[in-house]
Amino acid sequence: MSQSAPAVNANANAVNAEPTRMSRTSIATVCLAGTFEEKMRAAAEAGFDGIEVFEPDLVASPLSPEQVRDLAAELGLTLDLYQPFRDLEGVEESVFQDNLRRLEGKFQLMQRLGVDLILLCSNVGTATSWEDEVAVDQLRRAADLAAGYQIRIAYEALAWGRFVNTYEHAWSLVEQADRPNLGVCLDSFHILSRRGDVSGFRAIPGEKVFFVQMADAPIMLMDVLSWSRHHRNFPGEGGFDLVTFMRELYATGYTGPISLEVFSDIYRQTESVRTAREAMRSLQWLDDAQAGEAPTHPTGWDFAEVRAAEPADLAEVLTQLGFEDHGRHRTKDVHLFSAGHARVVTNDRTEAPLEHAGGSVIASIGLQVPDPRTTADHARALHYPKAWRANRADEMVLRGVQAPDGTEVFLAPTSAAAPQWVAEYGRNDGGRVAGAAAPRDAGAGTEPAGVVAGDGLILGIDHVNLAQPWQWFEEGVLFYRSLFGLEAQVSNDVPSPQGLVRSEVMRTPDGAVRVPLNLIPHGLDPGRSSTTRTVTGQIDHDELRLKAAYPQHVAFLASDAVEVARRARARGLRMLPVPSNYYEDLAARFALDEAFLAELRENDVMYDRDEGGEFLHFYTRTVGTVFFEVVERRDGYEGYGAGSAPVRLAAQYDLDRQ
Ligand SMILES: O=C(O)c1ccc(O)c(O)c1
Ligand SMILES: [Mg+2]
Repeated sequence: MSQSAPAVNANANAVNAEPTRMSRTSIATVCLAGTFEEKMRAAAEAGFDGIEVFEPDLVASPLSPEQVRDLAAELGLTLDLYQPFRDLEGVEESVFQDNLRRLEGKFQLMQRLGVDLILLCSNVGTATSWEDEVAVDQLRRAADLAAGYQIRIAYEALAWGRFVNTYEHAWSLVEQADRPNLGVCLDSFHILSRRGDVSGFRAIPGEKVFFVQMADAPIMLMDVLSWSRHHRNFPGEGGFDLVTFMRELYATGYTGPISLEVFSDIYRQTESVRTAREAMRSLQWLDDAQAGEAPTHPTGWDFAEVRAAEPADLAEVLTQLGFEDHGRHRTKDVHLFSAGHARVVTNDRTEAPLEHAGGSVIASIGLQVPDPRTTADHARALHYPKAWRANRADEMVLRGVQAPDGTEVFLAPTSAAAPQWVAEYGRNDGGRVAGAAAPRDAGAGTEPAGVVAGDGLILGIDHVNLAQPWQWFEEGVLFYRSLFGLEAQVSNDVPSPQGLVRSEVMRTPDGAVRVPLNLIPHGLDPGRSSTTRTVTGQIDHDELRLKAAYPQHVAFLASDAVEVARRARARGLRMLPVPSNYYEDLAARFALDEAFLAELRENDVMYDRDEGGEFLHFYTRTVGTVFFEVVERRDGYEGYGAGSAPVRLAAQYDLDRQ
């Protein structure tokens, strides 16, 4: 395909034009854990077309350049780029002479490897009193040296480059140097971390873009070098607008590989095959998203399923909250409780790892989607593992998929009425219904479940909060984004007695589905020595459940949280106690009516207010590691109660130790 007239290339997304698609995929070896050879094998196994050879990986490898070349050929990988070469330009002539010598050595090495493209980072250290003309001249001479080796140079502006730190500046030097084997490398991190304007890509002819490196990152306020070296992540896992980046890139006419370059403290220590698969998935998401193919959003919650070490306790808490007990499933050891549109399935199947952890876990969530088959097919295309349960022929089968943390996500058809599967639960199954709570907890305050049918105050599920083992948090973000189109809200660090908990809410634009992901602090992870054990990249269920056994909760939306609290307390519910200091602080923050404040305090109900509206909510006692929250949103309040989470975590920690 001819690439002439580049500056006015057709916009890839112009009307009637087929969207441009990713032509080739590549990944820098620095993204992956392991030895150089393991990295290459992981990239090949995940289906990448090529790799970027990251110099420190090669230098540390026992493989000779020729062996690397042969291994790549055997694995079907192209070696797309050699990198990085540092601090070449903008220097004194004597220094430059030495730099050329260094560079020529790399060219000879690249010939042995069979790589014809080198990445040159803008000078971060040795450049002295900058004149563009000096740098232009030196870039030109470097290109001329490279030409003798049939090598091309891609010049990349590092965000912390001493003089050149924007792609516009890098392109200006490359344009002036005017050599056919000298072009630019566009790296999304360096550009977007500085809030660069990607519409300027159109000034660059597509064939002068020699290479493209993609990385996402959480939005952070920190020095850009540390941010880049430790916190990059794969497209769709962070907060950059990579979709616009890609569209503007394609508008230049660029047809080369899209490569991933992710420096991440997490991915450097997680299993490389799994990471490479995640990396490939991130490119699939990006390719679809830039082409305008967005996943369909879930329309609401079908159910949440809690697997409990102490199911009788769960049944007690739910009935105290006003849930109706629908009894046991016809064939399975699960019970259904409902209030309004909120449905909670409790699973009595205890598992050794769960009991060992003393925990319960949110084993699955059910999301209503317009077309479960389409979403399930999409999940398969993204290579997310299937989740399934044994079903009898006459039972409704829900398609399911495993989230990275092991939570199973079932796909149900959108329905305003109660789902069909509710009929599979029988109210009268030999006394197990109300009796579920009886053996251990019979006594004052426990009413038979049938008596406390849903009282209309609880409307549905508001959100389900899932604890994420630290190594899979970013994968969780991409999972909910790529499969369900949930968007990440700005993340928030919540102090707890056992560490700082990073919290990021994934939600649909209309708020119908909200999934706050909470990152479990490293120190709390009992399985942290075993993160590289699953060499196949397959998810080990029991181990995951064990890791996921941290406080998680289902929050119900109510029309009147104080009233729900009052009635639940009358039925004997133990709330999570809220300390008096919290209410004193509340009184200082907001001018609240005395009587109202007293009512909140009396019922352990917490409160927040913002420009949007007001928020009233309370937490129940914890059963194993699962608890429930009841929230009331007034006047379109969209948050989750600023200041409540640290108080909750401290209270739960205290209770745990009693
Ligand atoms: O952090 C660095 O030095 C570095 C090196 C090479 C790159 O391509 C890059 O984006 C950053
Ligand atoms: Mg780069």
